[in-house]
Amino acid sequence: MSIETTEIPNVSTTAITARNVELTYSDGTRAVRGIDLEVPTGEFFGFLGPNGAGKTTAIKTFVTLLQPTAGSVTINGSYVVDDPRAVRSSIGYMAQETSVDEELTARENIRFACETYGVPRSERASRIDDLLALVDLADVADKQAQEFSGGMKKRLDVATALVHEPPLVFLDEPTTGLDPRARNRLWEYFQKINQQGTTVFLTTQYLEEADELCDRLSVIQDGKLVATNSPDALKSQVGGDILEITLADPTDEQRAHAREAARESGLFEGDTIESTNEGIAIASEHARRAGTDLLVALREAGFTVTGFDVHSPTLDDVFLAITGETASDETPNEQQPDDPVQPEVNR
Ligand SMILES: Nc1ncnc2c1ncn2[C@@H]1O[C@H](COP(=O)(O)OP(=O)(O)OP(=O)(O)O)[C@@H](O)[C@H]1O
Repeated sequence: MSIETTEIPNVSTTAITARNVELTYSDGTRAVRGIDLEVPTGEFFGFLGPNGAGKTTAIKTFVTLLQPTAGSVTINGSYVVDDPRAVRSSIGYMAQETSVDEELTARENIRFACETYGVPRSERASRIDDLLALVDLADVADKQAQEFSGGMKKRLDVATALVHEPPLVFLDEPTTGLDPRARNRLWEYFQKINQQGTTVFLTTQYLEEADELCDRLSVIQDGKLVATNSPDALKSQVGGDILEITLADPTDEQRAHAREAARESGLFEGDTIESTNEGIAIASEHARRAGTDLLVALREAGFTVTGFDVHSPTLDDVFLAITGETASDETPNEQQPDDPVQPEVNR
């Protein structure tokens, strides 16, 4: 593989450079199919995509756990294939599964990570205290991790990924399976780390998470980046506002007829009219102006409309516009709140 010197990024300004990266598993699965990406130092960057889109595979190539089958990845100025040690020492990685040792206390888990990452002995005690404070576990520092809720374990996991003060951290779906309260708390820590100067690379299936946290994000689908921009810019690409109509009887047939009636009304020339679970949705520059006229047209066509909403595009709308899939189908199950409000730890 020949690499032109002009491709070598400026270490001080580029945290991640990926050039035409591919990863094909030994069984032939092409999980990553030519990713080009540049993440500047200090950015909060996200990969947003459904199950199986290739997020974990991509992140594993970035953190040197998998070797790209084609293309090149540079992390903090070092090539992942040529210099994996340098890459590893300059990154923190929080995998999807927590790496917390349940037999150990929070403090012992962080101390173990300090030893693994070679944090100088003289710095360990204060580093451990700082990290316990950062993730709000100082009060339970000497409790065994097996007593912790899922959210607390995730926070401990974040702390262990940060012991060597890496300038760049990779977080692979860090909040999947957590209830909204636990998720919100983790967001605060990620924002805090980023504000302190750490570049953050996050993968998520939660559109709201990407919207809240990321300066920029890429939508990944079938191993390819299908869009990269700021959440706001992606939303503005949808074009106009979203008009959602709820029908009293949203059968497939009724929704198809309602789409037809909306089209025939002539109010939305060239706009996208989609079916939703409850009725139809229209992305249009005229959504606000033409909404009431559409209501009249639908009533005249015999439909009973029970709901009407006009809103600015969300990332759900972006996802639908870009991929043709509803992101909500992919949203992970949240039925197991595992970060109880009281008590946080079984004392
Ligand atoms: N070790 C493996 N061998 C073969 N195929 C794999 C392997 N790991 C993942 N895949 C496949 O590669 C594709 C991408 O998977 P990957 O885990 O990277 O996606 P993801 O976006 O992280 O999904 P998830 O949200 O489920 O973690 C999927 O088709 C998956 O089945």
